[in-house]
Amino acid sequence: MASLELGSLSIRSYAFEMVISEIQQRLLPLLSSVAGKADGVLDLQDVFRRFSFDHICQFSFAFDPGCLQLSLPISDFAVAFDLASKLSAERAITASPLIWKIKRIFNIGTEKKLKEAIKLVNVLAEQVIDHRRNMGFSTQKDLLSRFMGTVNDDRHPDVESAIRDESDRIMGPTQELASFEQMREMHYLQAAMYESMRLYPPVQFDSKFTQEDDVLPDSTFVRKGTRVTYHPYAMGRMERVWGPDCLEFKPERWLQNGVFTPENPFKYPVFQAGPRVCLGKELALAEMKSVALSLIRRFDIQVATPGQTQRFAPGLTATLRGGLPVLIRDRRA
Ligand code: HEM
Repeated sequence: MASLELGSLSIRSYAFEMVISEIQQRLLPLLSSVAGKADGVLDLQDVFRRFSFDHICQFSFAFDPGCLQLSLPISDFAVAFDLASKLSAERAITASPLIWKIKRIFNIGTEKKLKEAIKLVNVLAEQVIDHRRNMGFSTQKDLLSRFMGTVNDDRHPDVESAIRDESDRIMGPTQELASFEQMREMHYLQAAMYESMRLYPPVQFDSKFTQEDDVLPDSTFVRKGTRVTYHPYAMGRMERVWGPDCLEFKPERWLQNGVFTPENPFKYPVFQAGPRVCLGKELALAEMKSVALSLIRRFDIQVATPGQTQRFAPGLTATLRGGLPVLIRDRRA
């Protein structure tokens, strides 16, 4: 059902139009409002988090939490949702599942906080559903959306200009936002997006439990019930998989004669591989490209703390510890 829904052109266009509207109505005005100001440092990670939260709610529930309005309001729903995701993910990194299970039984520590956060998410979700029922909306499938933007930093000025050159060639210099069709022609942008997720996969690792005894391709025996984890973050940085330049950010590795050429998904399992591959992949890519392109064409964005090593924070999806503070200049000013 989800496959049919997410594969349908009308659903994709509907989601894409929503993204375009959020970019035009909220994202660009917000960045313009701080551009060029001496104290105009903005946490881009927080901006993207708000953007994707607004989008998920609008797309899934036809409810607009308005997190990206100019005043950057704090949504209880978003805070509780983020906390619940973070604490759920932390269960996976405790030394033994017994620890969190005992905490849950006695309702203490992180398990107490998790229970409270989930309760708040449920209360708010029920309010949204009631509101929609009263307004007589038709039901839609709940969809999960994740979004991670790529910003070119000082180390890759050539990547930023290559994206601008390519988009100028396809859209001309003045058109503000690219259409779905125009973006399909942007092979370099697609390559940069894939390269960014090779080094910074939104889902860093993912586990499965074997239903039967099995043998891995390298002859390792795996007993029924074993937890098996694949790790896109580690795989993206392995010389054996990507060659001696594996740690370099090189969109060109995805291009053959200027045409984007995908890799085997088992080598690049960012969206997983096989029968349970991510169903929202195409939609997610179109949305991320659209946001990244709209910002790169309109603004010069510089990381506010250059030289500082960026570190991942654990969670269901990857985030940067301390956010991503940036300085913004409007290229049209
Ligand atoms: C960059 C963004 C995204 C990444 C990296 C990503 C990655 C993944 C991964 C790794 C899985 C496998 C999870 C597992 O089985 O344990 C998955 C599953 C899934 N994703 Fe995504 N995803 C993204 C965006 C989206 C979006 C935007 C949607 C929906 C609009 C979506 C819908 C789904 C669905 C429905 C599944 C379950 C597929 C199944 O089990 O058959 N994803 N995704």
